[in-house]
Amino acid sequence: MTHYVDSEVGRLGTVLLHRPGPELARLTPRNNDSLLFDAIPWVGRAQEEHDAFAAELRGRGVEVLYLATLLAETLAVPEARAELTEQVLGSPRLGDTLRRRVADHLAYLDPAALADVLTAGLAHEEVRISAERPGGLVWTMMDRHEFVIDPLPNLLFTRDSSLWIGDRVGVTSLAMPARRRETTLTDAIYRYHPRFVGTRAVYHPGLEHLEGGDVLLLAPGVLAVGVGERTTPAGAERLARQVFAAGLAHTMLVVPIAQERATMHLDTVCTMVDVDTVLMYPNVASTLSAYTVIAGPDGEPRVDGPAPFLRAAADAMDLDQLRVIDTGLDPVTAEREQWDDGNNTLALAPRLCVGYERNVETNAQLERAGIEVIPIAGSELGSGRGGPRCMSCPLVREPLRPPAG
Ligand SMILES: NC(=[NH2+])NCCC[C@H](N)C(=O)O
Repeated sequence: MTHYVDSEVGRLGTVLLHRPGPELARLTPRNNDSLLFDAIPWVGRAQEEHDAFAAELRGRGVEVLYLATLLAETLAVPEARAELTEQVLGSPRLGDTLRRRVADHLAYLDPAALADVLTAGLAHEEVRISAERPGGLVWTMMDRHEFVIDPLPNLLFTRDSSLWIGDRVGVTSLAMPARRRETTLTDAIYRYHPRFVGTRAVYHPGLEHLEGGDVLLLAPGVLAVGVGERTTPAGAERLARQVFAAGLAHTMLVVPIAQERATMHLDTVCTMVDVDTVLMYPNVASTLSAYTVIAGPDGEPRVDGPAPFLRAAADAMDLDQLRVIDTGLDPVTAEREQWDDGNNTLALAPRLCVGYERNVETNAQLERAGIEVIPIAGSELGSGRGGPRCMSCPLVREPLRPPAG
């Protein structure tokens, strides 16, 4: 099985999604902020919206992989099961008595049920405690709303916890505490699932912070990496070293973005819809800048700039000019539609993308520019602040440049 991605727009062959499940039902008005959701989604409707998204992809010949299925299959491998179980049991919050109770609880679960607990977490009242099997001090003193194992509602945004560059997978290093455990799951899937035997890695979670939503494959050999609330300058530098050493890229544009929720990743303000065309939030299009990083002769990354992003990108991509489509027409519409992930399109092929239907102006702008938009509903999915690009991790795209060898 060859997984290979060298652009944002080559015809999409295989994608990793996560159908939202019981982990969304853990969200309450008390915990939604720390779990990075802006509202409490209606779980059943979110699932319907997600199923419709997956159906649009399948209808266009895309192979859809589900994270929960891959995880359950991975957990059938004894080493993977042991590793993932030890990871949650290793939490210093548990203490020895509660750790034993949780270990017993997990030991009886079949792979699918264990996958559920690893994604949806374990609530205080779900641990079997009795006179013969006491919870000990930690369980007794715990607030009943606390989780023994935290849920992972942001698993839905598969874009962030892993990414593919060429034939290599990068398991990222997530910045927010609410998301860190996600990469223990993606890491185990790529290391133990039979489908990924022999896959080489280009990044791992022990490295500096880097999230997939910040990484754009502008063209074969050219990456753009947003640095802001999530990815750090050190994360961008590390990725540059890794991709240069592996021969996966020759140029990386490092793009500072505002450190705020509305622009938590580069893909919230800019996505690609054609080989030479980006969809961009007009309120930043003219101000975005970039440092150009290339591999120096000694292997040390060499830094140039900053220069205007659009200029630097066109130069790196060997284009006269990068074509820009604005999201929204007036600044208020643009701001509303940016917030609702209007910029966050997923390209299925050059000039064909998926976008949330609610971003009426943005989608009309795209259509006027000759880009076909497949509209999907996202009223519930969007409450986690992520659109079609955030909710997808491409594993196979038709190469814009055929793989060497
Ligand atoms: N690639 C993206 N823009 N992902 C959006 C992630 C949203 C998620 N609630 C978070 O805050 O992390």
